[in-house]
Parts: sequence; C-alpha cells; structure tokens
Amino acid sequence: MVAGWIPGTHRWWRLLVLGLLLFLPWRAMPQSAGQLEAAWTAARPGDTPAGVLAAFDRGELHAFDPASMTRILDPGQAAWVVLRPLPSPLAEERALTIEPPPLTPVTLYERGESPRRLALDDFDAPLHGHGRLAWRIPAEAAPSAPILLRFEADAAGTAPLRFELRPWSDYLRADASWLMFSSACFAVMLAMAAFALCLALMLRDATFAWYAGYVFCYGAIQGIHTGYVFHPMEWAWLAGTAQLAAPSAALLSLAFAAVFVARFCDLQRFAPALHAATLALALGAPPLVLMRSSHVDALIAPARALHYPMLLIGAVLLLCAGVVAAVRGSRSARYFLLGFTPLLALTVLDSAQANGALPGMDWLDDAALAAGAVQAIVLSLGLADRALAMRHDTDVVRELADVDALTRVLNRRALGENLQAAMACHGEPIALLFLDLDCFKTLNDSLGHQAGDAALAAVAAALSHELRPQDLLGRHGGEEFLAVLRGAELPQAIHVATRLCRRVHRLEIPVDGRQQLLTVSIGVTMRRSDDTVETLIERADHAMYRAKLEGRNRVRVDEKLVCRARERTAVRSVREES
Ligand SMILES: Nc1nc2c(ncn2[C@@H]2O[C@H](COP(=O)(O)OP(=O)(O)OP(=O)(O)O)[C@@H](O)[C@H]2O)c(=O)[nH]1
Repeated sequence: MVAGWIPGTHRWWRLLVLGLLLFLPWRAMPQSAGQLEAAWTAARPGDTPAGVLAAFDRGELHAFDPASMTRILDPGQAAWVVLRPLPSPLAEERALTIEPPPLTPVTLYERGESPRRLALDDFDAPLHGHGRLAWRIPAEAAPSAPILLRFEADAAGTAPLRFELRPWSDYLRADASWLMFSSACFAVMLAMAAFALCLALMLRDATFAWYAGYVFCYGAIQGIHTGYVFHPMEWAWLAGTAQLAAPSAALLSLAFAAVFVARFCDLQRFAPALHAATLALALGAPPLVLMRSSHVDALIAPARALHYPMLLIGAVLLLCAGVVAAVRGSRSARYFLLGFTPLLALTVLDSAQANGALPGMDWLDDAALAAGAVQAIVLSLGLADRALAMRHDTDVVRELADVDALTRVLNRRALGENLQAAMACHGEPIALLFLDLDCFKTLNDSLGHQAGDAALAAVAAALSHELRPQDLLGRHGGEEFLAVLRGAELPQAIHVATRLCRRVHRLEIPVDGRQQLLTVSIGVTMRRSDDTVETLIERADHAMYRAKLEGRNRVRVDEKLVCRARERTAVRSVREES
C-alpha cells in the first residue's frame, strides 16, 4: 500500500527504511553500561569539591539514573554531579563518558588528582571522545572511589545527558563505531548538498540551491551538537562559537527549508494559502539570527524566547504544507514528506525528552543524524525526479515549437534551421526535394477542409516512413513539403523522389468524385557551394513548377543542374576526342 503511494514505487525506498530499522536496534542495544550510583545538585557560590562529596555521602543530592537521559542543567545554572561506581573486584583502566557532549566545559575531580577540565571545543586535551566527552580513569584509581564533575553554566541550559563508566577497551570500540557511523552520515549529507549545488548551476534552478543550504545547515547543527566539527574535524576556528552557531544553523536551516518546500512542492499551485505563510517563515528566521548575535541583551532575550516556538511552528507548518500539496497531487511533496516526517517525529521525541519524558531513549541524537542522511538521500532522489520532469517538459516544449501540429513533421522554421545546420557541413552532398500536392484545392472543395487535413497528415506520415532517419522532412506551408537528403547524390535523390511520388499515389486518397487520386509533383536539386537556404529552396521550387507544367504526378530535376551536367559531359567528350 505504501509502495503505491511513493513516487515511482522503486526498491530504493525499502532499502532506506531497512537501513534505518537496522540502525535503531543497533543503537538501542545496551552499550555495556557500567554500574554507577549518581546524584546531582545545583552549584552555589562557595561550594568546594570536598563539601559536595560530603553532602553526597549524607544523601543530600538529587539521585538519578546515570544510564537514562537526565536534564541536570537549567539555563544559567552551574551544577555538580557525583558518580560512585558500585564495588568491583577488578582494578582496570576505565573511561567515563558524557553523552551527548554538553556545550559548556566540565571539570572532573578525583581524589588526590588535579582537576581535569574538558570542553567540546577543547583542542589541547589528549582525550576528548567523539560524540561524547570522555575522561580516562587510570587503573590505579580506587574502583569505587566517587567521581565529582562540575558543569559550567550555560545560558540556554543543556540537553539531557547520560553517563557511562566502562572498561577502556569497550570505550575504544564504541568510539570507533560511532566515528564510522557519524562519518558516513555526514559524508552522505555533504555529498547530497554538493550534488544539489551542481544541479542548481547546471539547470539554473534555485530550488536545488535552497535544498543544498538546508542540508548543509542541518549537517552543521548535527556537527556542532555531536562535536564532530571539533573532533575529529579539528575546526579550531569554530572554538567558542558553538552556543551561537548551533541555534543560528537551526534557524537558517528552517529558512532554507521553507523556501525549498515552497518551490519544490509548488505550494503556489497546490497550497496557495500556505505559500505566503511558508515564505513569511523563511523571512522571519534570519532576523532572529541577527538579534541573537547582536550582543545587545534587549535583542538576545526575545530571540532566545522565540527560538523553539519558531522551530516548532515552522516544522508543523512545513509538514502541513507538504501534506496538503501531496494530497492535491504534488509528486515532489511526497518525496518531501517521506524524508521529512522521520526528522519531525525525532524532533518531537527530542523535545519531549528535553522536558523530562522518554529518559530511556538514549539513541535519539544518533537517530537524528541517521535521519538527516536518509532525508538527504530521499530529497536528492526527489530533486533528480524533478530534474527529469524538467527535462521532459523542455523536450515537450521544444517539440511543440519545432513540429507542425497537423502533420507532425518539422515546421517551416525548424526545417530552415536544420537545413542551415546541414549546409554548414561543407563537402557533404545535400539533395533537396520540393513536394507540392496536386489539385489540393479540388480535394478541399469537394470533400471539405477536414478531409484535406486528414489527407495532409496521411501524406506526411507516408513520406516520413519512406525516408531514412537521418533525412529531414518538413512542411514548407499549405500543401507543400520539403525533404532534405543528407549525403545523397543526384541519382539517389531522383530515385527517392520517384519512390515518394509513387507512394503518395498508392495512398489512394480521392480528390473528387471522379475517381481522381491524390498525387504529388516533386522538384529535385542539389546543394551548390554558393547556395544559401533560400536559393537552394528556390531552385527546387522551380523544378517542382516544371513538374506541374508538364502534367503533375512526376519528378523533375533542377534545370541548372541538368545544364551543368550536360556541359561537363560535353567537355569530357571534347577532351576524349582531342
Ligand atoms: N485542408 C487544408 N487545406 C489546406 C491547408 N493549407 C493549404 N490548404 C489548401 O491547399 C490548397 C492549395 O491550392 P493551390 O495552391 O491552388 O494548389 P492546388 O489546388 O494543389 O493546385 P496545384 O498545386 O496547381 O496542383 C488551397 O485550397 C488551400 O486552402 C491545410 O492546412 N489544410
């Protein structure tokens, strides 16, 4: 049922869905979480690590499950987290990880060790993790000694986090596997954006450029949130900008997506009421980016407050526009919905998690990355489909412009252009046949104009059938046709003309009630080096006129050609005699 709904009903979409389904169980598998006891508290001025640990021992901190997604940082609030591994007989090297990596620095305090500060955009730390913050806990550290973390305040707060303490070898495996997965997703997004940009330039269609902007911004959001742009990309020039760059990329992606959807789904035609709203959304997003980066508190605060409502309203609006356009017949809108719906569903789940729901869904961030790649592929296929449709439309328009509507052969202009192009190839013999149907007025007068039209169409079809694919046949006007035989010498041209003459007669189209059949008179000429299109046609026309004068239904050759041929024969025989 779904297959019938999806454009083209190709097998590729099944592969995409299968890929996504394979990804989810893999990511949902328990990642060998270590046994940890955890609690957190908001940081107050004057707090000391020893004081926080003492409060933890007294049970005064908020206990939470570190393996579940937990929101511990409110906007503008620093926090402490204490993690205590449950007693273990093994003293092995371990890794402590925080996932997803928070945008603010985090400091690790261990008994007897100097504090170790890590940040997403920290390029000096020997270990930072990929897609997470990671600290190496040496084997010498007491296996169940509490670990204290301090999170610096973030004006926007931080998304829910999960904590893991696992053997070092497990961590290395998980890290390599995430790197492979995320690199593949980013590579797909980048490749699709580049593909769309190439199409935008080649087809001169801005829709593809808007799409490229959207995918690029989406990739940037994911790159910043997962820390991929910092590690492994090592883009140091982005250091310190994550808090501004991520929301800016989110708003710009919305703006690009809105313009893209308006054009791609042809909202003006399929959902005019939503077209203006979608464009207003696209215009509304960039000012919020400017306000947020203005360094003026009075502008930053409202921009922050409007950020999530804008994204939410925008996503719902685009979904509605896509649904309406798809229901009303937009093929592109179906591609859009196919790629966009999983992303929207993940965004809703993500928002629910940020508000304390679904703590067990620790795979949402990775799923958003995979959904971005899947969406990029689906929409690129949609764009390719659009490019094919555009090409088909262009072919149809060209055909309509070049072909005579009644006879389906080339019209006068197109034939002239094609003949001109053929004549540009010097040295190649070109024969031109001028065909004029005989007594056509009589046919019209006796049988009516409609019968005349049908006769013209039948003659054109018969003539086309008799000619080679490389020959040209066009309607010169009224009941006159021109045939251009490329590479044909005069004897061949006369032979073809005679064949055409007989063919029209064999059609047995009555001209009037006295059993007279439709015939054609044909003039034949050959291209000369000094010919233009006009002079060539004029000589063929003269030859055809002679055929008419000599009784119709016959072929006559251009007199000048015949004279020249006679002259050449005479010169040759004089030479031979001498
Ligand atoms: N049905 C139809 N008739 C057309 C069309 N174009 C031109 N004609 C007719 O073709 C006829 C041409 O008439 P003439 O130029 O006198 O030539 P003819 O009757 O064929 O006589 P000869 O050429 O001397 O054999 C005119 O009656 C035109 O109206 C067309 O598209 N459809």
